[in-house]
Amino acid sequence: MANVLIVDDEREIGNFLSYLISDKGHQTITCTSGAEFDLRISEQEYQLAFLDVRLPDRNGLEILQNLKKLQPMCKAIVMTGYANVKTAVEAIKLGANDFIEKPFDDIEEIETLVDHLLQNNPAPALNHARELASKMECFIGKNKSMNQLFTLAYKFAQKNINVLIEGETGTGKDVLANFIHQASRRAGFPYVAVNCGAITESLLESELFGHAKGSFTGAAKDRKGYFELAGKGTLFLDEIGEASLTTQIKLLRVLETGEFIKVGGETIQRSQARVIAASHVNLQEAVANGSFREDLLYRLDVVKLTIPPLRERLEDIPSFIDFYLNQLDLDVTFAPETVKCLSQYEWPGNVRELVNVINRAVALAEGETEIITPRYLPAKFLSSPSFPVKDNCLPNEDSAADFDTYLKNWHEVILEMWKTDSDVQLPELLDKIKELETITAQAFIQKALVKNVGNRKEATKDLGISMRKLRYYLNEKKTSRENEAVKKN
Ligand SMILES: Nc1ncnc2c1ncn2[C@@H]1O[C@H](COP(=O)(O)OP(=O)(O)OP(=O)(O)O)[C@@H](O)[C@H]1O
Repeated sequence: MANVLIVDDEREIGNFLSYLISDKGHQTITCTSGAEFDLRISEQEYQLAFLDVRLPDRNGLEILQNLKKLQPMCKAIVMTGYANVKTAVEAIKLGANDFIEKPFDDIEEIETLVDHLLQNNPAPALNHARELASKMECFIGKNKSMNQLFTLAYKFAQKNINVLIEGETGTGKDVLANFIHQASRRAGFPYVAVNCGAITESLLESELFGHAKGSFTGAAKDRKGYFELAGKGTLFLDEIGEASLTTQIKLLRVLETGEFIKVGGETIQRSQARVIAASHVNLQEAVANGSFREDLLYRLDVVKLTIPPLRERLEDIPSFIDFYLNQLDLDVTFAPETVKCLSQYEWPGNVRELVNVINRAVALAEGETEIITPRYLPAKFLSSPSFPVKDNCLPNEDSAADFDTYLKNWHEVILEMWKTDSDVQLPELLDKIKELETITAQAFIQKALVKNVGNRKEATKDLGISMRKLRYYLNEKKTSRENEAVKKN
């Protein structure tokens, strides 16, 4: 049996939820104001709280923050009205597990939500989002912000509202827009994506709304625009900030009235498409500098989803690599050192850049090795502070686990070669042995450096090697002649 707190100034809502939840065998306490919440929260521990976002004496988000401070383990569901759906985004960011809209139209949904949360499961929306994402080959990962983002995206997908996606270039705005489309009731209709920045200003209008025959030189026949092609589906307007002010006025009209006219046309057409817009520039700032219409932003930004840059979710890089290699269906592994290098980079080009680096490494290693070491990465990684190991970048406790995984993978690859009935290329095998030598040496050097707090001289003494050899293994020697000299040393 759980203790459930219900905070809502509408008594009927409190009574209804109380009835629904008591029926499941839980104990409920209802209160109708912020002051009453203060009293009740100090009386006992709660496992779940329903919070209205609008109370006469206090903002529900303030209550949520207080709840999370006083009883961090307590799950929270916020209740919003259609008009304040934006607050739901805020609430999730502040730690609410989910939100439900009033008036309640799906009681079963509330019951499932309560059961899930009280069993300490993630909100069902996240589970559903994960299922859909895996079908679509879309990666969510473990990062908390990404999980919240996809939970929200999944929930808002079901509603008929416009969504604005912000995020740096290559963060996956198109991927997210497509996910929202697939999660919506419009999934059976077209998903049309248009990059407003890639089309010249004069063409954009006719691309969006279509044109009538003879409306301009070259318009030999009537042509449908993207709004018409999207039909009852989704129109994704990428880089909306690039649309000219004239096009913005026309977009505003469609969003306000659902109506548009083809370039050079006479009849008014109706759009039934849902619009998802995206921008890599901050549109609020664009409004401030006069390049974007405030009224259009207001229409688009019913719900804003911001995708965090990849540098803020580096912990997901190892699983993204696995996810992506799995998609490519190739029998290659990224060595732990390589994954480490990739996990310590800033990624200005975000996921797109990561995908390019993986593709490049896989292409370069093809026919040479199945274990991709850092030497298959672009030069910028080799000179990054993470590789080779520098005194100021001492290995962390993951190193032992990384080395362990590498050894296991290596062992598996060699055994595979041994067991196969087909011919094995000895040079390839010897290359793998050389690679093992280097990586093992690096691992022991790293360990010695940790022990000696980065003092290389002491590390070489412990390992019984010369400084030149240490630098050789850390790839700090540049010419092959120097390398040869070190090998002999
Ligand atoms: N969540 C994800 N799952 C799988 N692949 C992803 C994900 N996010 C991004 N990618 C990959 O990264 C690349 C860039 O994604 P996308 O085109 O959606 O980014 P974008 O933010 O729309 O970029 P731009 O700002 O340049 O339009 C694509 O190859 C895409 O497949």
